[in-house]
Amino acid sequence: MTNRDLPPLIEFKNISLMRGERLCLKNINLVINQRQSLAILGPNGAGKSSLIKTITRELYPIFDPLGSSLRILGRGNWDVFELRSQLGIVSAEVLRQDISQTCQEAVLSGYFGSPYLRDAGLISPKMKTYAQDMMNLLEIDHLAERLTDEISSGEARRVVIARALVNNPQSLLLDEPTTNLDMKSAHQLRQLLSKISNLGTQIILVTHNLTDIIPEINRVVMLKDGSIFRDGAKIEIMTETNFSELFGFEVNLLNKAGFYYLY
Ligand SMILES: Nc1ncnc2c1ncn2[C@@H]1O[C@H](COP(=O)(O)OP(=O)(O)OP(=O)(O)O)[C@@H](O)[C@H]1O
Repeated sequence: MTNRDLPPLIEFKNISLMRGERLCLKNINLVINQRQSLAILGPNGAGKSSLIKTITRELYPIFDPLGSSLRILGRGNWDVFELRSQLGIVSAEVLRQDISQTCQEAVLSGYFGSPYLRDAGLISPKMKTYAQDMMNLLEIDHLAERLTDEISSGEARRVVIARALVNNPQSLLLDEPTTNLDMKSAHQLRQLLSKISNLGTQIILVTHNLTDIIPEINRVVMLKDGSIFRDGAKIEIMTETNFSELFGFEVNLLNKAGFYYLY
């Protein structure tokens, strides 16, 4: 089956969203095909979190009398739990610090989409082995028995990714994955994302940091003031002119070894 035969992973048609008195998303039209990794890039306040929360059904778009729709894998209706097993959501918020649990328990809780492992008896040996495999993949197997509030931010980010991967989702939606990480941890995390992408998981990266855009991502969508400002092939979209306009000041762009940097 080719990509063209598959329904898009995500399809926004004329989607607008209000938060309080503010129009945060304005008439968004966006198609994200299955298997196509992409980055959604925008400055603070551009609407990135609002877009993610609309996909995950935490926020609902406004009714548009001219017709609007939000489809995921061709369907308009999704149970949140079912949706999360297709689309692994990775955000720093997922790992709650008010719950005392080991890293392994946190990863296993991903099977149930719950903040902690309520009943370890529901974990079969097969589920446990797969979770261990995901911890190996993320290079956090040595942290299995450590408490999640006793690990670094970089390690916590990897726990959240392993937790999302236990459901074998076809796509990972990552919200600002390197925020608060130092240069080395951010670099290691990007290498792991490349590895996951090369193993066949679609990466949807939402960020203000263009350095997070791993070489495996070839499409970039720029979001500005709640609207899509640019959408296309990375090589065409990642230009000094576009970034200067997106961020509102003159920037210089450097492309080195497949990564981009602003200065
Ligand atoms: N709960 C809220 N109520 C009202 N307005 C909100 C709310 N949350 C965000 N906004 C506004 O919605 C707009 C988009 O915010 P959003 O958080 O989606 O942007 P963002 O691109 O994720 O920003 P950041 O990178 O700073 O997280 C902003 O103008 C913001 O002030």
